[in-house]
Amino acid sequence: MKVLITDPISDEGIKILKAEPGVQVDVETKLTKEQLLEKIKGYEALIIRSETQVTKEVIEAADSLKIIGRAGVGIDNVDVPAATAKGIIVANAPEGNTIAACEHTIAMMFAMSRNIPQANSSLKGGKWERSKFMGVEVLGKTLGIIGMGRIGGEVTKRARCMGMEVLAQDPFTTPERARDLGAKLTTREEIYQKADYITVHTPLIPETRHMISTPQFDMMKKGVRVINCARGGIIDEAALLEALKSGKVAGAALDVFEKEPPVGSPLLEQPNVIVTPHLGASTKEAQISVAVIIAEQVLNAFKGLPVTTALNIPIMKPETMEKIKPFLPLAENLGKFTAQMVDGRIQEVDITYSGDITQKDVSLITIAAIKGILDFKKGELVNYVNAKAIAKDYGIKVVESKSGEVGDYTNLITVTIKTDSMQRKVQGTIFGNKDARIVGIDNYRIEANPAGYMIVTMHKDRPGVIGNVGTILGKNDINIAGMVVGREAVRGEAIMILNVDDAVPQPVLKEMIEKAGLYDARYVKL
Ligand SMILES: NC(=O)C1=CN([C@@H]2O[C@H](COP(=O)(O)OP(=O)(O)OC[C@H]3O[C@@H](n4cnc5c(N)ncnc54)[C@H](O)[C@@H]3O)[C@@H](O)[C@H]2O)C=CC1
Ligand SMILES: O=C(O)C(=O)COP(=O)(O)O
Repeated sequence: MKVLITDPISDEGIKILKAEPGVQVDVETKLTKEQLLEKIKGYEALIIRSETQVTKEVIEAADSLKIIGRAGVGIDNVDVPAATAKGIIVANAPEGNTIAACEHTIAMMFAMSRNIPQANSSLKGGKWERSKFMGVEVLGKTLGIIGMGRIGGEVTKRARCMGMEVLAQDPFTTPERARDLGAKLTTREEIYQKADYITVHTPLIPETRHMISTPQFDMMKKGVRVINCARGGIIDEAALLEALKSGKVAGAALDVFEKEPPVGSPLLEQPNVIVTPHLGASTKEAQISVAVIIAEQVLNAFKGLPVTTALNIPIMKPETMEKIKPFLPLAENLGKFTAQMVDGRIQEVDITYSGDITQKDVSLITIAAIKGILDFKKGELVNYVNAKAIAKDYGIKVVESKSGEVGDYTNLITVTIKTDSMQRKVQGTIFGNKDARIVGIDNYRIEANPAGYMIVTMHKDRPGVIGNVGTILGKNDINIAGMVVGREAVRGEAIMILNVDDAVPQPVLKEMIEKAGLYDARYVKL
């Protein structure tokens, strides 16, 4: 495995990668866009921080990439949909730098409140300006937090210890969690109207870009102080500049910028703006932590172990993974099998679970079935990351459901494919936690081993049919390994599954239909 690291990460992470036999690690920081496009070829893993821009172009140029590891949180510098479409896992190190970013936010709040950076340069410049740097206290002030995730939550705890009131807004957090942390969950409007300090801790996504702009500054209290240790662009820099100049905003503490480095930004000229060069995650502890986490995730991806911080594949705990593991190949084979048993353009895929399995998280099993269905489509490299996205691109509707019916099996997965011309249902189960079986096709009960080369015939149950099929296969040197028959009634409609040791050419199937009197004979390869 070849790993390319294009932003500086802690040696602790590099050591973990290098200790793994067969892993080659190359560290190449400060690559230009063109150099990266050339360099990326041949690498299976790319490890980055916030500087490397992993654009669609980079992803397209990558010919071997399996995983992009972000040694940190924000992935706004990665084109995740492009990676997903190409089946590349994107993983981050979400908990590694929470405390570092939180402490930096608190440090910036105090530095701004007491004019520490300005006073420091004044004194070092030979001046003794005590009255110029009169500060404000945070005790009793209201802090508005937008984005109450990991960092927002930690900031809340510390702000409460310092005697601040905390108002928080986050569409995905509960009032209970906010209350437990010591904050009141409210609207952004209330934050703008009441807060003395406002700090943002959301990701940079379309909904949060320029979330705070002129209309929002207009709603704020005169003399408000704002902090951005999340991402440049969440606060509209041009609007902030105006609000600072008008006196509406008394101070701003910025660690991140719309363009980094913010060369020539007029914000840097403002006396009441304090800045750091994107240092939120820059502590020794956080850097070791994110580097170790990402190195482990990258190795997991190569060992076929769950990448627990992946952002574009369902993640689950190792215990859950252990329980659903046997169902992944079954679901994939059911998908492959059913897809080869239908004609026409696939419009809808229904995957229904019954029995014990309904108690488990089946999201990955559904993906396995979709992967199986799409797998046989030539030219597509389908995997767990891109299967759903490819199905969507093909206009295939995927319906996952759980049924309360227990039936005869401890666990049952039913895959139904609807095409523009027909519908087919195939059911499968796992016996004794290890033996996968196909147990139903449409309304026939049958018990077949889903493996290797198979022939599925539809015919009327009468003497001679099976014999004729055997003769034709024998004549064509195709060895039968196993055979099962399901039928509606004696001499009624029947289905037969043959496991064969050799590939079956189309003319043999044609001969079987014509000479053995079958309605249909399909060759299925798993
Ligand atoms: N300055 C630095 O060096 C660092 C910056 N960061 C930035 O901080 C951000 C937050 O990091 P974490 O707390 O670890 O992430 P997180 O995912 O735990 O928290 C983000 C929170 O934002 C909320 N959110 C999403 N959309 C929102 C919206 N429209 N309005 C309000 N809330 C919204 C989410 O529900 C979530 O609770 C990251 O996305 C990253 O960009 C993170 C680490 C270091
Ligand atoms: O983790 C994050 O989101 C950060 O912004 C940290 O960025 P960095 O890894 O220091 O370039």
